[in-house]
Amino acid sequence: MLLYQSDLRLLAIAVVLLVLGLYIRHRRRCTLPFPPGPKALPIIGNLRDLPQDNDIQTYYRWAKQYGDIFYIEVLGRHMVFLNTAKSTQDLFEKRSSNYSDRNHLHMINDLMGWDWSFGMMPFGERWKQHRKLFDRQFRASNVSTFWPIQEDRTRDLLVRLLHSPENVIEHLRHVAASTIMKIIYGIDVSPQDDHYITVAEQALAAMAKAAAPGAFLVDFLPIQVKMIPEWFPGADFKRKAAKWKETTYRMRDAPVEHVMRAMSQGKVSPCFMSELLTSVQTKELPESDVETIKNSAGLAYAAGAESMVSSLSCFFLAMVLYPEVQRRAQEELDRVCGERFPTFADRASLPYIEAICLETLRWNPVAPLGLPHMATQDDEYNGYLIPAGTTVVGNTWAILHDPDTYPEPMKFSPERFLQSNSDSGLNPDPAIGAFGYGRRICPGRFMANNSLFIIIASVLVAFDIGPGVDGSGIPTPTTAVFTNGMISHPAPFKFAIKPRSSEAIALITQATDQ
Ligand code: HEM
Repeated sequence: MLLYQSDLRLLAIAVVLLVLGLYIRHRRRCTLPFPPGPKALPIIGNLRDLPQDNDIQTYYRWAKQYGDIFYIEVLGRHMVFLNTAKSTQDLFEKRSSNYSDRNHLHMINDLMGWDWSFGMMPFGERWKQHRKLFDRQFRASNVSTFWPIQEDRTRDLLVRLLHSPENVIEHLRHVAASTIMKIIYGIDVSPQDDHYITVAEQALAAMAKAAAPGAFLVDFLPIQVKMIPEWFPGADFKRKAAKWKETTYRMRDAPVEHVMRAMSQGKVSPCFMSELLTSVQTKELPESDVETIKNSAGLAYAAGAESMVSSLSCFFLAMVLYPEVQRRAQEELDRVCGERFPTFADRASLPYIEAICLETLRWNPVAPLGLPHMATQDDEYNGYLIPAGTTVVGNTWAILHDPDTYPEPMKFSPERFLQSNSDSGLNPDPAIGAFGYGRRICPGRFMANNSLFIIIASVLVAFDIGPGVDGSGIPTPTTAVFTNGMISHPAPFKFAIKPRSSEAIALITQATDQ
């Protein structure tokens, strides 16, 4: 097609305008300030201001001081904290294509073999494929298929609590692990020292060591450093990583081998793995998805087990500290369920239990600073520059303890989520925040939420939870103290768990005999 002179002139003008626009944008970006934040020193930036162990109180204080958003810089790395529901929505939701990436961790991803975990994958096609498969099984409309497993595992928890109430945390670990392993692989884990769980816990312990800030300098050095051979002086990190990598892969592969064996013998229980592998056999999914299925399954335990233990332990602590909440919940359960255990069908009739689940997620969010996202491109927000590569943190603890949104935020008060109170527009659903943000929001949230509901309701039907007592029977004072770190737990506390009545004991025994 021929271009006329006037067309050429128009084209030239358009090109000039485009270049000018890009130049102005670039200049403007160069002159934009970073968001406000504590003053940084040359080279080390705010390294010395960083709280030990990720202590959330410092980030809470900075949120109150600087408002919606603050900025810190550590050894040349940019970090932005979003402290309000609005700023998380503006960036993680509305600009999700720019705020769904993750920082690349050389030690964990490249050397320890966690590159198969889509929780840490960069935002892109590979991550989308994994996420799509995971969502297919864990979407809201599919999670009711897990109910029978969740009810069965909950009954097992009650028996354990009846026989050794002093080991509550161990029992919570077991219920979280056994539920996930059954849903994902159809595996019934052994009551103690299960092989799959032991390997998974070893892999996660190694990851936690490597994830501690500054644990391995390789994460701060140029990428070429990871190429040096294991025998090289100072390459201790490579030897450690090589050993840990074996465990990372065992964690992913051992349960898959079990499912494939069971499938070939026609003995498999329906589960995440078997359903997806069957879809590959029937060509509903392509053969190339097998690796993606393995990877997605492998992440479920890593991402879900510890989070469930954390939130359930918070519930037990809350029951020790707030007996009036427990009484009100038991009144509701007695009215609705009488002499039987609750089921998922009762959920709509148990608004107070529902409110306890929400308050548990809010009161001490499992991941107080979420899981950091990363900005892919330079961006401008409220007149501030957020450069490409910035680590962007949803300051979940600060958001869920904002007194304007949640009055008396330190108090465990399920009442704030009852219909009449939430109609006021106050108290938005804390699941937005507690489960993360935007496209990276926790894909296990619907299933996790159901587990919380059925466990909390069943435990309160059967047991009274109260403070521990000393040798003379005097209740031990308990306070709400929580650990720091990526996943926060209540610090050890004393408690007493007793069956509510002889009828409750009979109910537990009968339910498990069926
Ligand atoms: C109370 C329980 C749980 C809480 C509070 C929780 C919370 C979170 C949070 C805060 C994130 C980070 C989201 C973000 O980057 O913005 C996350 C990610 C994730 N969670 Fe959960 N989680 C829970 C249980 C589970 C369970 C049971 C599973 C699996 C069965 C699971 C699977 C995942 C996965 C796969 C990711 C990574 C998502 C991605 O990067 O695309 N979670 N979760």
